[in-house]
Amino acid sequence: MGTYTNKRLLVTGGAGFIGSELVRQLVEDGAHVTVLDNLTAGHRRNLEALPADGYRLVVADIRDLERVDALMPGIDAVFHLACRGVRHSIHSPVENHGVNATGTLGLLKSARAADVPRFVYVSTSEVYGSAPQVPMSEDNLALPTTVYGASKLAGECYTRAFHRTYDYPTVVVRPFNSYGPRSHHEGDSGEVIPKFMLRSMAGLPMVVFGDGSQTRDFTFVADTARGILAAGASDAAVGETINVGSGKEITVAELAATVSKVVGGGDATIEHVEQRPGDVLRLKADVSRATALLGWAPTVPLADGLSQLRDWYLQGGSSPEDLLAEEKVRNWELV
Ligand SMILES: Cc1cn([C@H]2C[C@H](O)[C@@H](COP(=O)(O)OP(=O)(O)O[C@H]3O[C@H](CO)[C@@H](O)[C@H](O)[C@H]3O)O2)c(=O)[nH]c1=O
Repeated sequence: MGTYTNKRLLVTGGAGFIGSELVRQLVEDGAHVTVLDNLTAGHRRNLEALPADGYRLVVADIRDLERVDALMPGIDAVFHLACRGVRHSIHSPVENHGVNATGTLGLLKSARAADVPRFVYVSTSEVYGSAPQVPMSEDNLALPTTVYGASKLAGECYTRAFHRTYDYPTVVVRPFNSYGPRSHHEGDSGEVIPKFMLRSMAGLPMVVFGDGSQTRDFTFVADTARGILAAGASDAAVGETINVGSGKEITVAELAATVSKVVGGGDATIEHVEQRPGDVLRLKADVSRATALLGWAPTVPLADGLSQLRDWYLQGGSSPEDLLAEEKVRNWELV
């Protein structure tokens, strides 16, 4: 018996990149999963390999509270991952807030009304803004520089307020940049690794925004999902805010060199374009709280995770050129 065997879970954004890995691990554990996803950033294909009796996909928006209310009765925990990302926030800030902040508030209200015994809000390291000092602990000030980071922080605040105000058992998890199979190279989720890898596999230069000195803490998606699930299962996590990251930082320029090596392309070829507006300059997680409270630690080193992603692309049947054409990776207007 696993932690989630026979449990009934609601996963919003479960057809997305991190969400589908979470659903995969839950189904493997023998859980019954309802995925709520409007397929804006998620894809049906992310769930297709799973046994059909392990999950059901409800295609609806988290802001549709009638649909949401109907899904809550009998649920043991909500994992809330549905959101719109950085790029969306740049051109549609009000809608970004509507989904990420107001959407979260509606879910909290609905879950509490149905007495769902646990609510896990999957936030983001973007809420910190750029780190004045690293590693970044959960006690660092959250001063987002992106509209996305601001709307996700608002969602966090509602989640913590539900715990304080109503004694409702919530937990906030802050994943750092995740990568791995099923990551999207176009859309809302973290894109630099898929884009670097696909372009490098296609023999095209990798496009670096700014001078490439900005850093990120890249975490393999299976590690991220394990951390989120551990937070949902731990009583010690209730009311807490918990980082999930690798605890290591790498510059975007170094990442380009590493990807090139993994792909077998020798020295990285790089093209520079302008820095993205509001871009976070530095991220590196302090994960000691996750280790202390959840017994969680990252297990997959970057080079291994990148190799797994490369193999996933190679086994996918499409050539990198097809993927590039299909998803218009060459289109850089909308960063
Ligand atoms: C796509 C792309 C990005 N970059 C740069 C921009 C950033 O400085 C850095 C990482 O960019 P992204 O991969 O888009 O990820 P980032 O902005 O950190 O945000 C991601 O990571 C966050 C977690 O910290 C998630 O919450 C967001 O949903 C996700 O989009 O790489 C490049 O230099 N070249 C590129 O082609």
